[in-house]
Amino acid sequence: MASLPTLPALDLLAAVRRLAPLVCEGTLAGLHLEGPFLSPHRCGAQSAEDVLEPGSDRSRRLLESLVQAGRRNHAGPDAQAIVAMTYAPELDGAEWVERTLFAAGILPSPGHTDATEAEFTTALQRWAEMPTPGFGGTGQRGHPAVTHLFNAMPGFHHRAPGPVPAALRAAARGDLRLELVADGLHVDPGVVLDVLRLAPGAVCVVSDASAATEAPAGAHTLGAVAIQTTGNGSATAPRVVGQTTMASGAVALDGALRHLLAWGVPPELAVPAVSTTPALTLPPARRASGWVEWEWDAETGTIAPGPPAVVVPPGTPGP
Ligand SMILES: CC(=O)N[C@@H]1[C@@H](O)[C@H](O)[C@@H](COP(=O)(O)O)O[C@@H]1O
Repeated sequence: MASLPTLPALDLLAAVRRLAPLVCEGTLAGLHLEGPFLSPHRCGAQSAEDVLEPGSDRSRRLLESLVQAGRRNHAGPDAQAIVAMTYAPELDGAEWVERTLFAAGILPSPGHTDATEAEFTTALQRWAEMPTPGFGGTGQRGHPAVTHLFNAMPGFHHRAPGPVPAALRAAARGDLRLELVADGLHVDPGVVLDVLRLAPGAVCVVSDASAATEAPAGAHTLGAVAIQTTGNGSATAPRVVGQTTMASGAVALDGALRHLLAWGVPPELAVPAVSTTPALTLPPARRASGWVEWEWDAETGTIAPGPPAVVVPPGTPGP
């Protein structure tokens, strides 16, 4: 799945128009837009200049155009190329964003947010009332996921709990999924283990990758933002140039799986967290087309295709 960062409005629209046909032809599983309706206080590595408030006419026109662009060359309720949009649920106009997204069959993903616990919880309650065509036009609601839980949002404080405990409770109830960047740098490994124990079926490990992920030291861009890697590949996370702000994950998904297994996460929790749980963002017809058997060698820390490696057709029940 391709994530687009917060970009100048016309560039974002152009990018969706360019990428939507790739979803249509099956090259990409879907698009995730990380913004532009983000908290100006929690942009992280996203372009603060291009963040928009949802209430304005300009914002309305943009979101309507994005929804339209995601539908280009498509037909049918599963055909929207945009599958999720990160937004800050505490913003004025957030309710309109949620309503527009659900109506288009797009999942709202709370993230890059400065929400209080109450604001976050209220958003989840609002969702329950909102009509959606759902997957396959069934009206069956997909479970939204929080965009990289812990990163680009307030941390848990005992007198100002913020969004984290509300998200954990909703995930434990089965109402929400939680993205985690498991590169060993964005979130402490012990915290990743705790979240996996608390809500095992809800964790979506994501790479949060950019062009700088696992790249040798050098300069890159995240949309309009200049970022860089200073260390060697996965040893350090990319940063915004001139700042300490992390700016995307240090490892791709296979690296994240290696980390999880090395931290002692049992394979039966680790493998769904990098595969089937995140795939629930997608309409069923666009989910993974099979599975491979594999072996984890705990001594050498390697993952190898198990004998025999099996790839099965879409829709075949698992072993
Ligand atoms: C693509 C993207 O936006 N990635 C975010 C970044 O914006 C944020 O700065 C970082 C650390 O957030 P933190 O300092 O709040 O932990 O997490 C992720 O890398």
